[in-house]
Amino acid sequence: MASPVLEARSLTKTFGDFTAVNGISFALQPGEILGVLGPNGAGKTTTMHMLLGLITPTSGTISMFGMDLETHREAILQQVNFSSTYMSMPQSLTVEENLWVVARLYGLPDVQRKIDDIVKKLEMGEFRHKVTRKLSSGQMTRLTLAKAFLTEPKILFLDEPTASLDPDIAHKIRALLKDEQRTTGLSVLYTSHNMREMEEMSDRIIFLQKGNLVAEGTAAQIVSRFGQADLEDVFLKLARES
Ligand SMILES: Nc1ncnc2c1ncn2[C@@H]1O[C@H](COP(=O)(O)OP(=O)(O)OP(=O)(O)O)[C@@H](O)[C@H]1O
Repeated sequence: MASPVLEARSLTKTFGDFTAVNGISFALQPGEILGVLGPNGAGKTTTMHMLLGLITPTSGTISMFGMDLETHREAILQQVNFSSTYMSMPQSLTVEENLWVVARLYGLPDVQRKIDDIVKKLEMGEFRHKVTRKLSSGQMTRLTLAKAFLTEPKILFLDEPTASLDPDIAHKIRALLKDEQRTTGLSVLYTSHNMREMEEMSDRIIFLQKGNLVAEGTAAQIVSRFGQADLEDVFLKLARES
């Protein structure tokens, strides 16, 4: 098997005497979509923020592309990107201006073609000249996804990428992710509370509960291991134990 593009080893994050993430280890393989599942407060976002270098782990190590995040931060972060509903972008710029800012920050070549391409893929034509402040939440989600795709990352981190999208657009985003995975070998780590989406999208799933990694495998393996009918029932069982 090829080397993983990302490896987290014994990752722990404490806030004061509260342990949000408790010694979890996992790997992301090249071209893999890895779903991170868990009830509210399980430690998903904290984990993602450590992987993005936004917060420092209390202990444990993170490596990507064979490099340690602590010592090769810039080289790694150039090759990854993320999208989250909670991220903010300059509000007074238009959608297209915001994408230009990102392109310039990353020093991308051939910017207008790349922007036109992503605007088309994410069906953003109708609001590409709209001021960001005036976007609906679904439009904002698409802008943050466009920002993430624009830099052509090797790893994409997505925190609830389809949460505020209508079913039609959510379906198209899922298709786009699968397409990018197939054609470019993109690796994706993402969180979602939509169990059907998790089952459909993820090659593998890791399940967090109270900061611990309690299950890992394909959706079918996890369902079978917990003796439940589907992933939703596994989720309910573990969430109610929390
Ligand atoms: N800066 C912080 N200071 C103190 N506690 C924090 C901080 N950030 C997160 N936590 C706590 O860590 C735990 C894990 O939070 P986290 O946001 O990672 O959960 P999550 O799995 O992403 O949940 P959700 O599904 O609600 O987004 C929660 O109990 C949260 O209150």
